[in-house]
Amino acid sequence: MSLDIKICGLKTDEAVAAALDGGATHIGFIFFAKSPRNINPAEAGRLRRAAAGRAKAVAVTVDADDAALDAIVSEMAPDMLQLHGHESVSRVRQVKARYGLPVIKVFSLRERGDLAQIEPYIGIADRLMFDAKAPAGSALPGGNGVAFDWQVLSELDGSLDYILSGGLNAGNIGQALQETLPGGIDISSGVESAPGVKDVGLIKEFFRAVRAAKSADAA
Ligand SMILES: O=C(O)c1ccccc1N[C@@H]1O[C@H](COP(=O)(O)O)[C@@H](O)[C@H]1O
Repeated sequence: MSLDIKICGLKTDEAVAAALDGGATHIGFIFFAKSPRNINPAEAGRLRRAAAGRAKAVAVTVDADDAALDAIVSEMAPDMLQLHGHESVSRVRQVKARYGLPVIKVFSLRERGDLAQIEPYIGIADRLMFDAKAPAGSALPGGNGVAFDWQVLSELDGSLDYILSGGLNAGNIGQALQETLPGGIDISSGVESAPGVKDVGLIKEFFRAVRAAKSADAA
């Protein structure tokens, strides 16, 4: 089974190149002022153009209004929008209709009961992403480098496609792929040397760990 790999929070040519060379199918850019990974739409547009045809460019936003999304879509021209806030089902519909772009809707999970929020979005959002709930006091809804208990996902219908996110790194991706069956994985802090600073060596190490996990699975 194919596995999409999204490297998120990119800000430099070197990090984009490392993600593409490693085999990223998606590259993510963060539009959230409080994030150490925040980038402006014009710079994200420059970086995404360098990746054109090699990976899908994803704009990550948090409860963004139309004006903010208009600027991102016109200046960056993303292939997809990732909605990482509390966007309602009707807001997801509006965003899809306004921009004609596929939407990834993110859900924060800690326990089985948190899965109840997902159902109304199935068939509306193009992809579903599962991240950990932010730790108390964090200014960020994502990008906290925190994993959730993947066993929570054992309650899901096995045919549901999702992207696994939250605290992934080279050290735990093998275990994550043993415990879950995602259609994609998403990583940010786990390939950083400091908040917002991507590390080319850690990006390479992550792809090596993914390849090792996949070949162990195929054996
Ligand atoms: O990364 C951020 O700063 C961020 C800010 C606001 C919304 C989402 C953000 N990141 C997303 O969270 C996942 C998981 O991050 P991590 O691997 O646990 O650090 C990241 O890939 C982004 O999609």
